[in-house]
Amino acid sequence: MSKSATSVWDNCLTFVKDNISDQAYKTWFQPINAVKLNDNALSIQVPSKFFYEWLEEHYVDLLKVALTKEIGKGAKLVYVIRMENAKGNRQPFTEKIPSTQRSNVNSQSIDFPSRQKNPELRNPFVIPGIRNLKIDSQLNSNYTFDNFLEGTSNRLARSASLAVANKPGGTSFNPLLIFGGVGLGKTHLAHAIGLQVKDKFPDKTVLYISADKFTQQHIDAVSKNNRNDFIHFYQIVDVLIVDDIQLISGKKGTQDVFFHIFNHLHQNGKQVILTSDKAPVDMQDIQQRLLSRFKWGLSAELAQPDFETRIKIIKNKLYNDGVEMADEILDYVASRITANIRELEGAIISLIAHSTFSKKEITIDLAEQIVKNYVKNNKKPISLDDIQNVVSDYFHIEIEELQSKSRKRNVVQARQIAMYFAKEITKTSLTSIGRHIGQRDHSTVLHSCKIVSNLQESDKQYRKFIQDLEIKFKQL
Ligand SMILES: Nc1ncnc2c1ncn2[C@@H]1O[C@H](COP(=O)(O)OP(=O)(O)OP(=O)(O)O)[C@@H](O)[C@H]1O
Repeated sequence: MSKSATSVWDNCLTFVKDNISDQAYKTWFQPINAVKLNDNALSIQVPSKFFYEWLEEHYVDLLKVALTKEIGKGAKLVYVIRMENAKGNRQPFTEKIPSTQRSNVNSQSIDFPSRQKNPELRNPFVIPGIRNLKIDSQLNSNYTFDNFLEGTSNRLARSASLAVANKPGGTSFNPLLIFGGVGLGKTHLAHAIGLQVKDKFPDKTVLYISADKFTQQHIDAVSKNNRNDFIHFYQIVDVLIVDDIQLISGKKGTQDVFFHIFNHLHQNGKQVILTSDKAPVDMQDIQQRLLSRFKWGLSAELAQPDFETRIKIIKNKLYNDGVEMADEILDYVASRITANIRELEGAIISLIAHSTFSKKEITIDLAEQIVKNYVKNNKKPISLDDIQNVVSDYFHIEIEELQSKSRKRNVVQARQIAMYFAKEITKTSLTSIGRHIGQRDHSTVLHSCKIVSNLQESDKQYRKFIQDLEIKFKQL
């Protein structure tokens, strides 16, 4: 039976509702109506352009997950905005805008199971009495959702994790595989799911284990001739979290046993959560049958956090430790340590320790010394001011004009190029870029970036501008 726009949207709303506060849901989702479903494009009507911008800024990832779940890969969202006609009595008119579905944020792959799970299957392996075993979940109570700060780099993974925690085994995200570079919060998020499941469903058995420990336990079990007990033990868990699953690469025995356990849990509607430092497609020396199971649910990436998220994380850490630090120092540390949140936290802890032990104030000099231990390339990053200076200098216009509301062709061109480089080089959010370069909103910045990208392709002279400027930025 073909789906209607309303039924698809209703299902999306149920998913969205589970993942945001009631207030946010009432404000931003209740006023929306589904209008049309064409192939894989759902059109929704929103009350204003501001509404559309807000949804794109704050909820695009969540909407994408919800829509992909309903329509499948390649799902598209089109906003229909109802504008009141200023000239009075004629009909309101509408404007259609496609969702940006920013790919840098959404670099996840989604494969859904082709068959239904049957949570009612009985476990034929249960050893009498084993259900009375008390299993320590091995969860770290510090790693909660509350202190896992949200940003564009982790919004999808965080939302999917919340969905899983609220309905373990009951979403399409089974297994949920969280992947990303070192120190980006995979373990934290995995524990947060486990803790929330324990809070909401105290009767469910949750078990966190690192793949390393799992391997070691398996080797011990084989040497003591109780491999079956080992398997049975894992099969009675309701939510199994295996951290750093890539560590079972090349270990055939461990992969075989994990394959059995995984199948059993999955077939019985139990939740499996995996973390890995790479996406399944990049994993090596892991059997195909396992890899295809890893891709079965949702693979969600934790990317490097942007500047604003790094600041949020540091501020939260300082708040929890009851320490205050000047904004200038926070900005300094957050702009230099970009690739690893553990290192970011480490630098802050070192700063606090140094100043406490030496009874000295925390200064930029001290921050510089400490940051040097964390990052090799200590070159000052290019700021929004640097970009505006270089661009206005290149086009021979005053920086004030660049930031003005002027619609002169050469000024508009320079402003758009400055916005483009700001996005490419600084990774600052579109909203901040817009605020700094002429008090524009984020959609203007996005529009400028698209124009610059298009013109580069089609206009030789324009491409030369961009190349010249790229060289200038490299020389800074
Ligand atoms: N979004 C976030 N908000 C707050 N703290 C975070 C966030 N992401 C990561 N952290 C913190 O960063 C530190 C490193 O995180 P974690 O150990 O989960 O990383 P990981 O990805 O599992 O690293 P590894 O690859 O080394 O196993 C932890 O102290 C964690 O609390």
